Amino acid sequence: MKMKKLLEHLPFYQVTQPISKLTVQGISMDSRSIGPGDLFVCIRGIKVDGHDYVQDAVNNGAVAVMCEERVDTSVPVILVNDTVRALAMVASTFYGHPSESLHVIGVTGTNGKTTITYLLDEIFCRHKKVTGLIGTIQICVAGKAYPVKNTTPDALSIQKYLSMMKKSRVDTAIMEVSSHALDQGRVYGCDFDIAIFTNLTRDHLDYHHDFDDYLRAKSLLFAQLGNGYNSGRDKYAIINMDSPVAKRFIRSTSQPLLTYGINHRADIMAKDCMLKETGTTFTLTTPESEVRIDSPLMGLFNVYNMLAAAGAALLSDIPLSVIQQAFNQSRGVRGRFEPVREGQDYGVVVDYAHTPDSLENVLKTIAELCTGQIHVVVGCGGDRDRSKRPLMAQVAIKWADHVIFTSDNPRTESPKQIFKDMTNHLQGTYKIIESREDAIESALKAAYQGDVVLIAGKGHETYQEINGVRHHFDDCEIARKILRSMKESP
Ligand SMILES: CC(=O)N[C@H]1[C@@H](OP(=O)(O)OP(=O)(O)OC[C@H]2O[C@@H](n3ccc(=O)[nH]c3=O)[C@H](O)[C@@H]2O)O[C@H](CO)[C@@H](O)[C@@H]1O[C@H](C)C(=O)N[C@@H](C)C(=O)N[C@H](CCC(=O)O)C(=O)O
Ligand SMILES: Nc1ncnc2c1ncn2[C@@H]1O[C@H](COP(=O)(O)OP(=O)(O)OP(=O)(O)O)[C@@H](O)[C@H]1O
Ligand SMILES: N[C@H](CCC[C@H](N)C(=O)O)C(=O)O
Ligand SMILES: [Mg+2]
Repeated sequence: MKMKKLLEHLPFYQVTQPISKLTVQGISMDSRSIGPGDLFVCIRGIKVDGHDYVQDAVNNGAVAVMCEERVDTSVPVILVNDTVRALAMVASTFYGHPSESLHVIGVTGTNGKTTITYLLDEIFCRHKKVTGLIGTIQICVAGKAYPVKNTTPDALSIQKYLSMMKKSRVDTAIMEVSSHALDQGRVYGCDFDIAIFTNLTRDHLDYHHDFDDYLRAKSLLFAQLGNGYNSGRDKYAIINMDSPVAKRFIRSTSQPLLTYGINHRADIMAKDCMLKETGTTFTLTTPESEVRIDSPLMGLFNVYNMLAAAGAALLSDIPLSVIQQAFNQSRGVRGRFEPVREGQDYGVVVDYAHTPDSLENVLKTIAELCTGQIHVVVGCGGDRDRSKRPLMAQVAIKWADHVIFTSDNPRTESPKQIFKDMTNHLQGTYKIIESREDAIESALKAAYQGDVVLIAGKGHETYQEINGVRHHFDDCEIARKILRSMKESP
């Protein structure tokens, strides 16, 4: 692509050498993966500053550099005020602004993003739409899956996958949008049609300065709604009115709203919610009509997820009857309240709860149904928010009768330090078993008929990350193996 064309949507930039004849083959923000003929964009990261890698990039074939400050180099330099935003814009231009021609739904909030995106996928597929999905578990383009490193990839990868979706005749792209992604401008080049806010509770305060900064990052999705090149299309913000910070999100957007909730008046509401051992029932009401939902998804938190998904589907002209069928026959999401059944006479649930709020929601749901005692196996991730550790431990003690603290991706931290953070000033009885497999075995062996064992924190993950190395580890697989061997030699 001609460099001039690549830069056409940038409001302001300066160049150090003429670029009218310059053509670029690709764009990269990493000097280590630059290809011959690429534009290198310098990003100031958390660990290092991309401006320090200009020479490496040029040595590896970069034909131009985009940066925020003048750098001494032989190739043309494009100076911009903010390389993060500029990168998102040139990435969108390079891939032909794919988000303009797709119906794009973005979901943000502390908990529920993955679940809502999967519910939306089930609804749209049932309505014979071709979907694309970007999120924690995987990226999916018209049914073909790709592995992921982050919940929301970097700006270049996002635009690349959106363009693959466009080529694969995807109608609707459904994307989880993390607070890191919003803060780092990864989705700045996406023209969202619908933005959903789930909830905001404590997480990621290692990265964001405080709760307000975390909120500010999340609200950027709503602030950017309607600012795309294709802003002629209707845009909507879908807001959970039961969240204590709903008003802050409403104030952050200029676009029309659709609200949902259970306790506060909203456009889409759930009434008469009832939890059963096999799922949840409720009446879903819209301004026009109502339907009874009888879904296999467990818990009130999943009712919120269904309301949010219903709102986005209705705004996308999907009939309520299709939404009802999708909810009633939902397959659920891997590692989200996933039962493990090997013929044992007690319940075993694997769930991705890794925040105080999600852990409490899941344990509360179990407490409503469990006729025996509750066992929980849980840990806290290393190199992540330390402030959530004592809170998660308190939640475990509050709701469970038997608590085992164990490892959950210690990463570069010492598991002992993580346990110390979790249990400092903690009142109550608990065990610490560092090996997650041993912890799961101990909990399963201690359970009796009618009890429930919750294995929390890793959900769909298939690894345990220790000192930068990912060892294969799958909670469901391990629980099954132990349950089978207990059956063989009771
Ligand atoms: C904390 C965080 O978000 N870090 C992200 C960030 O890394 P960073 O700022 O440390 O980057 P850096 O290493 O300082 O490098 C700065 C720049 O210099 C470049 N560089 C660096 C070295 C070199 O030799 N040459 C070079 O050009 C880098 O490519 C980069 O452009 O920018 C990188 C490039 O986009 C991301 O890969 C990286 O995500 C890391 C892997 C990560 O773990 N992120 C997690 C915390 C995350 O984003 N999580 C969210 C939320 C999860 C959820 O709760 O749902 C997610 O969306 O996944
Ligand atoms: N609406 C909700 N409110 C509170 N907790 C929820 C909600 N939905 C799901 N959860 C809990 O949070 C966990 C994570 O759910 P999910 O994966 O859908 O969220 P997420 O926002 O995608 O999380 P992540 O940021 O880690 O990707 C679930 O396993 C469940 O315990
Ligand atoms: N997206 C989240 C996932 C946390 C999952 C938990 N198993 C952990 O490793 O802390 C994060 O990277 O903070
Ligand atoms: Mg997710």
